[in-house]
Amino acid sequence: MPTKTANTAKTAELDVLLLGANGQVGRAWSEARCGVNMVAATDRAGLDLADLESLGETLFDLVQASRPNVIVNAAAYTAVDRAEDEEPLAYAVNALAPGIIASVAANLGLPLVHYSTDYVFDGHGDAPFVETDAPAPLSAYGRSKLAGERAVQAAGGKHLILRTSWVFSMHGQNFLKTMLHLAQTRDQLRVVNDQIGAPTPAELLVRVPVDMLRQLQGVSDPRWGLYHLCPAGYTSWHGYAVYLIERARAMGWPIRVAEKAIIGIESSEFPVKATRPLNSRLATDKLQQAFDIALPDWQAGVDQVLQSLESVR
Ligand SMILES: NC(=O)C1=CN([C@@H]2O[C@H](COP(=O)(O)OP(=O)(O)OC[C@H]3O[C@@H](n4cnc5c(N)ncnc54)[C@H](OP(=O)(O)O)[C@@H]3O)[C@@H](O)[C@H]2O)C=CC1
Ligand SMILES: Cc1cn([C@H]2C[C@H](O)[C@@H](COP(=O)(O)OP(=O)(O)O[C@H]3O[C@@H](C)C(=O)[C@@H](O)[C@H]3O)O2)c(=O)[nH]c1=O
Repeated sequence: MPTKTANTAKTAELDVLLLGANGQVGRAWSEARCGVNMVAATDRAGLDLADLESLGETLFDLVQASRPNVIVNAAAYTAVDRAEDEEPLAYAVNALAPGIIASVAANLGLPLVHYSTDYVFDGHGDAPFVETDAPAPLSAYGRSKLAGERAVQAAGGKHLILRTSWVFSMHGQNFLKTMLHLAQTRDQLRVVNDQIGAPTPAELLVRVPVDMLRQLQGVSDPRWGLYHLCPAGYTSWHGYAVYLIERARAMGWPIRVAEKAIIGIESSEFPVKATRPLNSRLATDKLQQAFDIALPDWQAGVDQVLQSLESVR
């Protein structure tokens, strides 16, 4: 349900209205320490993005009640394989709803932070994709997210659309937690080694836009727009699995699988409904240059989340 929280002391704070509070990125916004004043946060029960009839009015009322100075949409349909069978629902949540949210934000003069994905690209080549590369999604999820980007842009308000990749955190479902579980229960793991990208900690997807929002100077700032945001470096899902499992073993987790039993395989040997891009690399030069923000290596985020998981093990 929507919750209204008391305003805390202000130092050019962001008064955030958060949608998708229970997801990985939503939880990271809720846990943000610096400069984020959460004036309202909604989950699916409080604001169902699939309920397109009432979404605009409910959101408008929520804004009136909570008086944010930025709306963050961290809600999305993220079940990549299931989306192949539920494309209309994925499209409603990931494309039509963001269009409505962006229209409400634009009408009220509020900036919107919205997230998108590497899966808008077809993954050809091995060079990192830049923001101006032509998207060509391979999956229903990717198509719905691309349509969402376009709907946010079409609404005409100030926005930051942040395309990211391979998100993980200590909360929710993600590849890191799946692998950590399987590594403790299986003798062998088979993981694709021909898809490359950068695992992105949810916390980075809060820290960086907070910095960006603080730097942005009003409506006429030319830096509003679409950016790629992920850590530096890249790996394959297999490289990611080996790294996180070996780090966990070194930290004392009861890892059962031997390192040599984490087998690299091709995507064709791991059949799934949705086709994933082989190259999920995103170039982040635009963001780094426009906002003078340095990005950490992907391994640092993995280490941090493993430490957080260790503390509750
Ligand atoms: N996860 C990833 O690897 C990546 C994610 N992204 C993008 O980042 C953003 C955040 O993703 P992430 O936090 O990882 O995703 P999660 O799947 O962790 O969270 C998504 C949240 O959206 C909520 N949601 C789903 N459907 C609805 C609905 N109909 N109405 C309201 N809320 C709904 C979910 O609610 P509930 O908890 O009830 O299910 C969930 O809390 C998304 O835009 C995603 O597309 C981009 C690249 C990679
Ligand atoms: C569990 C498992 C997965 N895999 C493969 C399948 C797939 O190619 C790859 C990742 O699988 P997952 O299903 O965990 O990840 P997936 O749902 O494809 O993750 C994507 O989610 C959406 C929301 C995004 O926007 C993307 O950036 C990306 O993070 O790993 C293995 O090879 N072995 C395994 O044991």
